Amino acid sequence: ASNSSMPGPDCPSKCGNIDIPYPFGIGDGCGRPGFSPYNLTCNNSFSPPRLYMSSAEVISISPETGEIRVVTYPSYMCYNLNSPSIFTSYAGPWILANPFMISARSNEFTAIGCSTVALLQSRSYYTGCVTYCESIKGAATDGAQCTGLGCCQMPISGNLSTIQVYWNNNSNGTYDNPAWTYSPCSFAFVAEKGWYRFSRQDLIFDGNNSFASRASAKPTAPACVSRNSFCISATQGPGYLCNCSEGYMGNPYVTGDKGCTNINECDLRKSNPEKYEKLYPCYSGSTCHDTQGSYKCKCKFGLKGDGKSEKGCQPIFPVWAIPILGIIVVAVVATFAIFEVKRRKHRRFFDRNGGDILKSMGINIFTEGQLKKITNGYKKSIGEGAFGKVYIGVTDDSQQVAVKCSTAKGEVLPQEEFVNEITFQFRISHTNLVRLVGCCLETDVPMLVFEFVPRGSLHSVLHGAGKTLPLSMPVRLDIAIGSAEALAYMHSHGGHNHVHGDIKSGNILLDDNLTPKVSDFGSAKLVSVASRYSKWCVSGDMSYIDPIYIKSGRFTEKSDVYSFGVVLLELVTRKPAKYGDNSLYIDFIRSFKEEGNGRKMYDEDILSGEDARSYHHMECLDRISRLAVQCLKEDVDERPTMAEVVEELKEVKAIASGGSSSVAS
Ligand SMILES: Nc1ncnc2c1ncn2[C@@H]1O[C@H](COP(=O)(O)OP(=O)(O)OP(=O)(O)O)[C@@H](O)[C@H]1O
Repeated sequence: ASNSSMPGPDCPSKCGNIDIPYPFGIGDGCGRPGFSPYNLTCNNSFSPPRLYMSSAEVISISPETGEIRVVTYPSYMCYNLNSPSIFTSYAGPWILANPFMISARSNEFTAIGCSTVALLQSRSYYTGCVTYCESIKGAATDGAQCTGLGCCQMPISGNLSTIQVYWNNNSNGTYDNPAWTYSPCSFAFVAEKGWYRFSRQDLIFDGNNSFASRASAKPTAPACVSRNSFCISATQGPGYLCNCSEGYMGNPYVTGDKGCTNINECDLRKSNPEKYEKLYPCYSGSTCHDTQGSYKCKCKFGLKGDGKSEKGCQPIFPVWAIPILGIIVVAVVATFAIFEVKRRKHRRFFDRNGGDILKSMGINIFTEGQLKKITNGYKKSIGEGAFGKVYIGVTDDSQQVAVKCSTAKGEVLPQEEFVNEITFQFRISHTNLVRLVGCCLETDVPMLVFEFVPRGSLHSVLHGAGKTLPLSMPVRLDIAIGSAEALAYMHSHGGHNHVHGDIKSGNILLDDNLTPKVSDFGSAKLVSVASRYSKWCVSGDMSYIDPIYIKSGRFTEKSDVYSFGVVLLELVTRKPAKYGDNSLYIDFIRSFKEEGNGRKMYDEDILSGEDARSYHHMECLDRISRLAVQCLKEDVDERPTMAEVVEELKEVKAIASGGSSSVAS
């Protein structure tokens, strides 16, 4: 046999109303080649046309079940009342063409009559049934089951390809069967189960009656060529049948679209819920999702399990866990919301503080989290100024830093000025300037990270905790020279914008070698003038402020010179700028004017120390105090520049170190 699995394009697909699925076909080359039973004929002389498989009329062909349904005719035997005789009509023998067999599953044998023994024979197979009724009224009622009262029914064996009906008429030539008077005919046939419905009327038929019954027959050997089809052994006789796999429907004997295709159970459920929701159930309100050859029932949110199984979907969490879960969810959402608000706030500040620009310039930008880690959660505060608190910290590369956190909320420089200031500070480099390591821009006022200077401020060394530390003349001179050099450097870089504005002994830090490092260049500028001014008033740092600034409101390099003059006085006298109700400046100037020098105010330690015996010692002190008085001049033009201050201090240092004096004391 050829393996062709498709009918030709010209083959009719219908005869009247009957579909003709492959492997059946009408006409040459339309049915499965080599199997004559598949070649059907369509008799168009009937209306509607009738389909035939050799002489048997075909009613339907179902590739899904592997069955064709054909018309069969009953056999009958009748007693002729007018001239006593019996006439019989045998339908058959009815022989099905190979490979078809009578379906034992679908068909049954039925006999009708009031004194009837009907026999069914197929080659070496014999069976039969008996029916009897005393009168028509003694027969079963209409629609009743055929249990022998007017009709009998029995299942038939499988594997029958031929059947024939016989009668045992027991007339013995006398024609005296009393039943023939009220029921002259007996009928027998093989037909589809349930097709025949008993009626007493059938018992009084006179022989001209004709039944047309329907029997189903199964083919036994077509090839299962459709995808998603499979073969099963024939339930009767040799051979096999083709079926669509579960979840598919169509013709298993053909390929392509007409073959077995997926059943969309979900669409069917929608189109006819009453029928299909039972057939394809989805329990617990689960939703149907079609899959190839099947469907899935997805459980609703919060439920798990198989919506297809009767057990349905179960809650993922037990009922008691739901409130706990609710609390957890609310907590998570709240945490997330707080985190998100914080993140946005950080971003807003970062943008306002010119974060992207500074980042692109290679400035070290720390996150708030990083600073928290660096300062170990802001554990150790090392001081507090106008800008805010200062914390010690250690960076990832083990560098000690001082982190300045602002308390002055919302008081920031305009973005451009801030970016310029930070960039400038980040780029400048001088041994006597505290180096800016980086900054954090995620806060309202940016946090600044500086190199850590371990000895604290000159103020604390001179007047505070470090007061016990003996300070020789050269050390004091080195501190003065280093600080003055830092100021001169800043004044010569970038013009008047880079005045310090807050020079005081508290802003001169000392490292382990007592090398001075001027701090607060940035923060002095980065904190609003108003807040600094109020801080000065409170802390008494007004003693360093240039009176000209107070009058004009403008800081100049000469304002720094003035403040540095006060620091020089502190170095010479080791007295704070303000002590009790006294001002160092006022007291010293008075003494200076009265005596022509301020010797009476000089630090006793420096006068009595080892180096005091030096010939030039007093001269050096006098020159420093004269320089200080010069710096403190009311007329700014009389004040030296920081470069001149450096020069003078260096000369004094040279004298103190044993060099010759240029000015007689
Ligand atoms: N880089 C640093 N290394 C070590 N300690 C520092 C550093 N910067 C500041 N400090 C300490 O923190 C203290 C506070 O410093 P900050 O500069 O904020 O304020 P201030 O200089 O005392 O006052 P103001 O803000 O009015 O100038 C300083 O006195 C100093 O002891």
